[in-house]
Amino acid sequence: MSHADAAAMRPRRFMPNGPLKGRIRVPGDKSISHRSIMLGALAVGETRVTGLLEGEDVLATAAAMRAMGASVERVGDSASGGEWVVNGVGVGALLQPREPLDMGNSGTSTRLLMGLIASHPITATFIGDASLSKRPMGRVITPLSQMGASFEASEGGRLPLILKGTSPAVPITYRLPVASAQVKSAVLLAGLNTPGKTTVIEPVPTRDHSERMLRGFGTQLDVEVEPDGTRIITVTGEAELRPQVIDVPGDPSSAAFFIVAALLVPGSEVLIENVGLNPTRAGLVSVLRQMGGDITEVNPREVGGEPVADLLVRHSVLKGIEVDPQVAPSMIDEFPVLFVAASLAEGTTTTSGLDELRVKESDRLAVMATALKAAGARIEEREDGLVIEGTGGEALAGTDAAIATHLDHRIAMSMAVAGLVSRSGVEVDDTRPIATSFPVFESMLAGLVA
Ligand SMILES: O=C(O)C1=C[C@@H](OP(=O)(O)O)[C@@H](O)[C@H](O)C1
Ligand SMILES: C=C(OP(=O)(O)O)C(=O)O
Repeated sequence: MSHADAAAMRPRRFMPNGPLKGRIRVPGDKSISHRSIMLGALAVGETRVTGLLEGEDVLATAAAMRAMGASVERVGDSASGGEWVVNGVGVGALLQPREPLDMGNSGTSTRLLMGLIASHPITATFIGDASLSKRPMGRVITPLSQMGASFEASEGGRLPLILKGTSPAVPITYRLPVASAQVKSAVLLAGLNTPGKTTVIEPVPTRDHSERMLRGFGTQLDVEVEPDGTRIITVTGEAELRPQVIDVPGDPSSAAFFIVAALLVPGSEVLIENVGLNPTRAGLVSVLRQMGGDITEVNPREVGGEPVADLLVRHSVLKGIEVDPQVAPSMIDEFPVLFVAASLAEGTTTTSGLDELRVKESDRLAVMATALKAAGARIEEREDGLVIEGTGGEALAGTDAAIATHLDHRIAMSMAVAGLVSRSGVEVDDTRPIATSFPVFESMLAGLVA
């Protein structure tokens, strides 16, 4: 970070503040919001979206789709909830963007849009912030190159990079070498404008929002599940998408911070409304229940083709467990806050199989180990996970010096939760990145402790 950036950082100390009480509705799911705009932009006609996450990452996707010819506008006032209208150009008709596409902090925008553009005859330059510019893009460059796109990337397959798409692209069958919904989605989206069948083989299931939404938009998408659970997902191009009306459910990854905070702070009872509980995303809730967390699903229903419920969360004494690495993909963004929960549990929590956490907005294993140790937790960092010796419910000491969040929203929010269960509070060096996924996090927290 440059000196000028450092001057603009927004530090804050999160203090213990008594029980959390009340009801909240977290903003829309980030993954589903990105996809609503992208697919809306490929459907000729008007797609209407309510509940869209108005976070910086999703706004980066919206700006990119505008730069490629779609109209993406917010209509209505905030009082009526705010609705977004996307007027799409049609599959195959994306325009050449005139400026570099600024992806900000968003890996999802970058990798999914690389897929979309790869099978269009256009050239785009991708740029991003310091965090995104460190993240590996080789994982999408490899399959998209096989489909005929070409790339000029910075060292190590990173941003900034130039992507030259091709049409017609070549359909491929691609076996995912890492469990990644972003890589899966990039290939499937490239398949939309590719003649024939593009197939992704997914040995470990990851979030399936792309598959659900592609079907919702009228694409032919077939999923075969092998006896060992491997999923074979095939999209048939050249697809024609029909515009949709979409209601985006609340983001379970945002709800996660309040679920853990309510479990940890004695006397808390919080109802979190409208939380998406797609099984490919609900790992945290099941792990916290295994640890003894009192989480009740109220009024289960379906919203926007996704399972949803209200979650009633009450303070609980948590017990350390060995977390099954198989659940990792279904809670991949929730590990930072799970580490906070484990730091207050009785006994030891062991996590493994989490190599992917090292290539998120920050190295989330190293950064959380350092941050929680600074706050007084007992942590051992291993190659692929953390081992955490919990306090058995006793508050953490808290920090003097500010925790370095490395432009990572999930680190900032997780350490804010740690501050609520500390004696002297936890100082976070920069709260600005919270706006990438959860702009109202701090006001929502204030409302629950008021
Ligand atoms: O497809 C998506 O919307 C996402 C997939 C995950 O990334 P990976 O595919 O890199 O695991 C997740 O961490 C990210 O926040 C959103
Ligand atoms: C990893 C994340 O997002 P992205 O990959 O889109 O930057 C996240 O939101 O935790």
